[in-house]
Amino acid sequence: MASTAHRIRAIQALGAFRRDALGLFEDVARVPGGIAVTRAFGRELVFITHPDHVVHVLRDNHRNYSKDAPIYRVARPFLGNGLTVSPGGDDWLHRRRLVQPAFSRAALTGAARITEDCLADVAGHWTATALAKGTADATGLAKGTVDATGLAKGTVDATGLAKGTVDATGLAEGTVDATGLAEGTVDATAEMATLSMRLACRILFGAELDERTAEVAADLRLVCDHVAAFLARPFPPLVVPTPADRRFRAAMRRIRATIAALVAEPRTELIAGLVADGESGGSTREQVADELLGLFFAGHETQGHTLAWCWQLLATHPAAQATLHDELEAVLGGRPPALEDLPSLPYTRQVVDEAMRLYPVVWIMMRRAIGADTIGGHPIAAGSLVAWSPYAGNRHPDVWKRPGDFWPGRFDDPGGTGAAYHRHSLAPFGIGPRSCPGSNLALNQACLTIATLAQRCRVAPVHDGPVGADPSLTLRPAEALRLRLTSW
Ligand code: HEM
Repeated sequence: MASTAHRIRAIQALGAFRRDALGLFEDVARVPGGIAVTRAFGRELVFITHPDHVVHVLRDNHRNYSKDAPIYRVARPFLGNGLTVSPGGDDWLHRRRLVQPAFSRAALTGAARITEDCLADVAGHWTATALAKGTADATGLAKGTVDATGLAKGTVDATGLAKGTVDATGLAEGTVDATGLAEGTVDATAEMATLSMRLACRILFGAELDERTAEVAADLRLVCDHVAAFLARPFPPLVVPTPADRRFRAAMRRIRATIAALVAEPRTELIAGLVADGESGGSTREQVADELLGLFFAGHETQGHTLAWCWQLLATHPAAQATLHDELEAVLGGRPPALEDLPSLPYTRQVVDEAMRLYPVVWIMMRRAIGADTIGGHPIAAGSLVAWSPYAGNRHPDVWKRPGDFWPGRFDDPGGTGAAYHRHSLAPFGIGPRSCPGSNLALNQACLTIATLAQRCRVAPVHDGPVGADPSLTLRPAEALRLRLTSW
């Protein structure tokens, strides 16, 4: 069958990928038919965009498409040789069944309680930060009045911070602390990364990392940066390890040692099931550790960046933030949200969905065709690689009305969602048998986080101007997201 797909020269495609990978996928989305082809490293690389084509690969003909593709192979030493990067087949099915207990209804309820508990700490810190900032004037309160939290001026709130005082760090307004943060501000990227890591540890491993959190966070950052730099290079690594390679390996050794200690003393049903499988010969000790490593990365890196994007979008859209706050006030009336409240908070969920539409953290996916196939009339040879980017699909003007706008209410407007066009237009957790098993866990955590903190604090950007998206291992903000907090 003759191909009508748009052809790109390999040198052009690789250059464009290195310079602006998101732009490359957006350009492909605009070619007629939404399919472009290049030839690289002796095989065809097919770029697709249309939801029908993605559904074909991920669901309708999923047995013909393996995850044995370069982006997952490269990630194996880092993500662990587990479920997330398993090529497919019986190995994948065995692993998928093993992790299922972590996502049962009972497990989700337990995870929500842990989330509520961790959020109480973050809420205390954010409230203290908001109160410390600008003290008298930031809230616009006159002497002797009380604010929305019911605190009179000169009184002390639950965090022990008096209104009109500076916080425990002793920082006066207008100064910055050792982390470079101005009084009254937070680094939302770092805050959400730490929260997500703590949640992943407690939920998956039944452990609090506490004193090791900072070290593990630094190691994870180093590892993510190293792998991202590696992915951006179109050639194999040098045989002689560079200092950066050595730092990466040392960080991986420390992370693996932490995981090994957790496996030695199983505290969750998930770990107990994996260890039992190992003892019955289903997997090696190394595979058990790899599985946990993969789940830990898959769970916390995605979650942290999704939440950071939510805050960035809310901070730059005060009207959406006010609508959100109105919903939270009406439903919760000042008390912290619980899992049972989430069905009554539709706008909160829409904020999260809209953030995932504009900034899908899993921004690229790839499969290898096992046998020959046809996609959208284009012949696919066995061994071809098929790649697509939800980032480009989620901003396609044929699918979404006002695609570049942050408009959570679009999900109440059938024309705005693209739902009439395709029910899989928005699929931040993937589609079909290999879709994300952690989707409900992730959504519960995200909605509880936004509801808890947005009810107490109003967020605004410290610096004006757009924040770029860095298509790294996941789609992360290109710079630290500094937010100014004030009490509602
Ligand atoms: C906002 C948060 C999250 C997003 C956006 C997300 C997104 C995704 C996507 C798109 C896939 C499919 C990738 C593909 O088909 O190539 C996936 C797979 C996966 N995710 Fe998530 N995820 C999130 C959170 C989590 C959490 C919390 C966990 C576990 C604790 C998790 C565990 C996994 C695993 C194990 C897979 C591989 C499943 C398989 O291959 O069968 N994810 N995720």
